[in-house]
Amino acid sequence: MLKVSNVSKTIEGKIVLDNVNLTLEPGTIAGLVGRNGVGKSTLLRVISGILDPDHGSVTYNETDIHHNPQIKQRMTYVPDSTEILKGYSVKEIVMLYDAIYEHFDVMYFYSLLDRFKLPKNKKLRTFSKGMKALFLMILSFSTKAELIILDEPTNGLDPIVKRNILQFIIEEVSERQLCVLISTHHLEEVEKMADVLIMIKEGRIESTTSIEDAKSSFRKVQVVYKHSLPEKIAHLRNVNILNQTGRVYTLMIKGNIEATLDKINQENPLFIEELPMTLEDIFISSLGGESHVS
Ligand SMILES: Nc1ncnc2c1ncn2[C@@H]1O[C@H](COP(=O)(O)OP(=O)(O)OP(=O)(O)O)[C@@H](O)[C@H]1O
Repeated sequence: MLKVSNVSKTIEGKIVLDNVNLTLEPGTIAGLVGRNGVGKSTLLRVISGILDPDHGSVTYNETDIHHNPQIKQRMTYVPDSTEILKGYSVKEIVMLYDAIYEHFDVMYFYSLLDRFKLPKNKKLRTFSKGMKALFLMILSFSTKAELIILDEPTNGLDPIVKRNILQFIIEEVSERQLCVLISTHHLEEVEKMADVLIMIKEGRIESTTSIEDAKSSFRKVQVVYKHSLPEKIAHLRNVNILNQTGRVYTLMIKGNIEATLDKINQENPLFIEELPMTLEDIFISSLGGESHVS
């Protein structure tokens, strides 16, 4: 189990992580989402031991990863860039990983290269962006680590490569009790594959919930009143306006759903309809800032 306890980190005078707490069980795929610059990559770097926290701790199976580097054998971090490896050939990178990771499975690695039709004798700089992303994924899962940390693994990839990567991650997790933490801006991917949604806002964890719970704690409705949205509704703290076109309002209700629907109905709407909801709606409603009216 991964446990992040009270982690804070200040970089160049800016508080980037502010008392972050997080627990992830084995067999879980967790999606870490948040707006640009809120600290996702920094959190992943702290969890993977690249950065030390100023306060707090990160433990894996109750071993502090910053004070026991040996535990890093059981975890692997895939950054959002392959810059550092681009001068090396596939063979050199495999030798490096094999030397670092006790359980690195060379046979498995080459079988995956075959499966995904990646070349075995080239330098990484000759790979396309999609090939590099797949390569890194294969490399990290071949370490046989139990905790896999992926920073934006599908950024800029075409839909087929993306699907291959996601399918591969799901397969690996279903075969072993892995714990996968993925930072991404692709909410539809989180919706498809993750069990847990972690929302981060300005260096703080806004919420950690199962995808199901996240969805059941919100309701999206479209509503039309004779005039504008009644003040009584607009002022409700658990109601966000996702969109407004003329007198048609799309509202997100967070918590206290039935009682809030009653209040909306008591104001005699001309029309009210529940709409299907995506994680993107939850993201905008929870992390979108002060005004959500487009
Ligand atoms: N090495 C660094 N030097 C200076 N500032 C940094 C450094 N690393 C991160 N920061 C700052 O910390 C904040 C969080 O950055 P981080 O990369 O963790 O955000 P992020 O949520 O991953 O963003 P994005 O979604 O855009 O990738 C930003 O304001 C960033 O400028």
